Amino acid sequence: MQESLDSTEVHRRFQLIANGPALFNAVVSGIELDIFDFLEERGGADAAALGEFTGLEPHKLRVLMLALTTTGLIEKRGVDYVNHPVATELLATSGPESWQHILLSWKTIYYPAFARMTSALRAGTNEALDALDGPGDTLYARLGNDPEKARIFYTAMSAFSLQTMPGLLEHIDVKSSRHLLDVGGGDGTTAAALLKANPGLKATLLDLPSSVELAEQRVPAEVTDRLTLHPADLLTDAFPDGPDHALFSHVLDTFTAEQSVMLLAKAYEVLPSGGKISIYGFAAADDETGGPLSARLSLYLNILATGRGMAWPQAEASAWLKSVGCVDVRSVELPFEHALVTGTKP
Ligand SMILES: C[S@@+](CC[C@H](N)C(=O)[O-])C[C@H]1O[C@@H](n2cnc3c(N)ncnc32)[C@H](O)[C@@H]1O
Repeated sequence: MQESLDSTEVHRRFQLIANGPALFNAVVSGIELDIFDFLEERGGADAAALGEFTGLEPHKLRVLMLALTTTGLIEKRGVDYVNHPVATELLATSGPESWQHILLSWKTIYYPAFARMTSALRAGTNEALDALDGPGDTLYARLGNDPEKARIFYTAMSAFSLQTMPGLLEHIDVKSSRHLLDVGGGDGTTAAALLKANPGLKATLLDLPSSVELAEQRVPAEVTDRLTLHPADLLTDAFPDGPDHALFSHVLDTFTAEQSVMLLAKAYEVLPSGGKISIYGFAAADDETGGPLSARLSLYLNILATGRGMAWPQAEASAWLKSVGCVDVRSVELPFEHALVTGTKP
């Protein structure tokens, strides 16, 4: 049973949540104005230097810095502002794994939709998708019509995959695998990392044509000879024969439980005896009382992305693998509320 938190802690959380949208957007402004990068390069700066750098008038900068210091991500030491070590780690880099990309995508794509949460929950559909033009009833399909939003979305997805990648690389059992099928492999970030870390492995990435196109542009040259791109609809098209390990990385969370079992059964069907299925992604606590990453993702999926799915608890994913015939089902909890659940075809 979930333990009751003391009132002081719930009050503290309440204030953080109630003021969260303002503070979140202040952090995004800090990113867009390159404040974290500037402070990192300089080792700190006063208001005059920041004003000159950002071009903001002094009073506007003053209120932005009030918000940023409130978050704790920037500290005030005398007259100088400096990055907290956590800001240095998460935000003061624009490299491919940076949280900068993730927060920009949450601002552009996620949070405008979240303002429509009650209506979408009542309607029982991902009606917040109306904000994006074009055909298709999922966010992924609509992004095919909006290259700029697609770039923001997939850059963030890749950043999150890179953040969480060490857990996957360390725990996925590909030592005895020859050929990985990366189902819903996105822009190829995960497949590329797995191929780099496992020189004997080859992979097939299956995804919708628009994602496969991105993968074509983004996958590093050093692995392209071991990676086959397979544009397909995973719901309606057959899975290719040949792979001995199917990976569902951040994919089953976008589908219903019934669809997930159907997809696992499809993978099971094409695997040889001894082949493996790995399910990797966000996992809510088995008692469904947390945590924040899983709660945010589950809401986003239902009101915007696909209108279904959630950060499935590990126990549920394990039961699915057993239900399609897998044995030796194992589950490991990883950082960022992630889990890796693996089963073997007997
Ligand atoms: C959340 S992303 C995961 C990407 C990648 N596997 C990762 O771990 O970062 C979900 C992926 O599933 C793909 N997808 C969703 N519906 C699909 C469908 N019907 N057929 C093929 N791919 C699909 C999306 O295009 C997207 O790349």
